[in-house]
Amino acid sequence: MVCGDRVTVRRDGKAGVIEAVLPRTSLLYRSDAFKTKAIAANVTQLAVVVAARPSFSLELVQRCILAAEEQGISSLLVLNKADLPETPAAHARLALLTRIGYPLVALSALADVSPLRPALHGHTTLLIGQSGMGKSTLVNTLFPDAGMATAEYSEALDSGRHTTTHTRLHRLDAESAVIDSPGLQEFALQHLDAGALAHAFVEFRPYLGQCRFRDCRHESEPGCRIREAVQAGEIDSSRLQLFQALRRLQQAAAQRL
Ligand SMILES: Nc1nc2c(ncn2[C@@H]2O[C@H](COP(=O)(O)OP(=O)(O)OP(=O)(O)O)[C@@H](O)[C@H]2O)c(=O)[nH]1
Ligand SMILES: [Zn+2]
Repeated sequence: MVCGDRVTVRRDGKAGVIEAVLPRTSLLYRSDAFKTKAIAANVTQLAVVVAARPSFSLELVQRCILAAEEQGISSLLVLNKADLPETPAAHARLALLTRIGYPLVALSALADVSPLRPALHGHTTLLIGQSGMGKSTLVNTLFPDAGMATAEYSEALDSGRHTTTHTRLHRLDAESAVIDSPGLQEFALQHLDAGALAHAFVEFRPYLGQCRFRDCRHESEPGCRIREAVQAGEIDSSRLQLFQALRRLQQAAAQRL
């Protein structure tokens, strides 16, 4: 059983006994070098929290989104700390993803989280983000009764301290919930095979299956539609580079097994 699971419960005196876990509409995984772990079930939307300070990894953001895509889960970018003067630069870095169509909500969790509320409605949203992005602050403002600790991050080290240790579901209203998961520094995608990985790059989808070779790796094969799309400016070259890097990591992991 993981956070977000729906269960049937039988009353047993004052206690409740879980009788069954209902079928899941989605199950999000993340891997590290050693194992693959389920994070949350029945998530319908991923919200990746980033901020201009401390700096965030654009690759990590993309890895989270790719894992969500593989489960058919849509993603949303939350650019927190919009009050910081470096915010426009962070916004510009995220253009790689907003151009593809991922929506972005900019806000300041310290000041006002209302810009995010419409995007949360009707969804079970998994909040994910690197340490220090202000995820706990955001959750505290959304759910003032949850009583969570917010850490002061170390600006000198440009890194955050972990304050969230458990994955937890907060109910917003009858149709909406937010799942808060621990800050992450690593998000491997070893559990995706090459086909699933290519499909997780949403802008690749119109071209998949159109390369000259069925088993095209989109590297240097002639007649590669993905590379043609990069040359035509339809796919960003850094996205193809990320695909290739992740595919090599997959192969290396498969060889270790
Ligand atoms: N300027 C500014 N600072 C913010 C904002 N939101 C959060 N912070 C600060 O960012 C720091 C990190 O916030 P947290 O909420 O602890 O960050 P977190 O992402 O939950 O980090 P972990 O708990 O380590 O995963 C704190 O010093 C917050 O006060 C914001 O909107 N603007
Ligand atoms: Zn190809």
